[in-house]
Amino acid sequence: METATIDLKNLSLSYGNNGTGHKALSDVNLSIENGEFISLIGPSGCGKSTIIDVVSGLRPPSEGSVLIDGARVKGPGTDRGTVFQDYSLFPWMTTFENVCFAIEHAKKTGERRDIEKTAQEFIELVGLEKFKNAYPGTLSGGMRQRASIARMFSMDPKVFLMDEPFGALDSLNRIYMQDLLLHLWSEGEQRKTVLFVTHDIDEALLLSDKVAIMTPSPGRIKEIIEVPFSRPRLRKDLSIDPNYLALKSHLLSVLYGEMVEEIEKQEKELEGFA
Ligand SMILES: Nc1ncnc2c1ncn2[C@@H]1O[C@H](COP(=O)(O)OP(=O)(O)OP(=O)(O)O)[C@@H](O)[C@H]1O
Repeated sequence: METATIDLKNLSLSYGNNGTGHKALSDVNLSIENGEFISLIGPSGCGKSTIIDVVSGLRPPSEGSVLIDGARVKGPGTDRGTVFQDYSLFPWMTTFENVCFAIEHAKKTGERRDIEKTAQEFIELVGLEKFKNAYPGTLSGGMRQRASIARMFSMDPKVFLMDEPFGALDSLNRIYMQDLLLHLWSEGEQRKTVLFVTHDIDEALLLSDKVAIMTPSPGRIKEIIEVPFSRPRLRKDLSIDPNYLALKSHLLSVLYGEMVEEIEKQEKELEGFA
């Protein structure tokens, strides 16, 4: 069970031809300690998914760098496990095959018997044993995300990168998945470092050690908030804790302020066209 630090250093990224197009990120700096759970929250289009793409090595930054345990990210690697909102599994493989493939790919060596045993264990842990031979297309959204989570944990990467993994789920499934993630994450002797993107303030406060709030596009880190509640956290306790309500209200006002600024900016741009 290894874990690692994540450092985003002066990260900027522009889309388009040779980075001359839309500036999505501007000088993003963020340090995540070993075993720390940080949520990224911010208005739509502020660059949260772009950050996940850069940290996972799928997209190079225009400037700056990402360091995992001090080593510069140059492309995708098995030290980072990812769960996206809806495309983490291979549709042509069953749940079992998806998890086995991920373990095989991550470990490079290992007896087939051990790989299958680990896959079986994690599939059982997320409660999908009855759907082990089902293809992703035949699973519900919640089941697919359970399979994606089994896949990520079974690979045993150093860090977890999660881009709105529960964004498409109904509220009951979302609660179930949050609890499952927290349970699996807290269980091991060494917690993994997590960078988690969400739109949901309650989700960020329930799961995270810190919440990083981003500015509207081009995204920067505007503020980092420590979440002071001890673990394990229970929803029912949090929802009546005055500190929780104060923190939630602070986050809402920062995000609402961002939204108003963004709308005013867009209105001014539209006036320019009139
Ligand atoms: N492939 C692309 N080419 C050009 N522009 C892009 C591309 N992907 C994203 N963008 C733009 O970059 C900005 C940041 O996008 P990104 O998806 O990272 O934001 P986000 O904060 O994750 O948004 P949301 O919360 O809506 O998912 C947006 O303005 C988006 O339109």
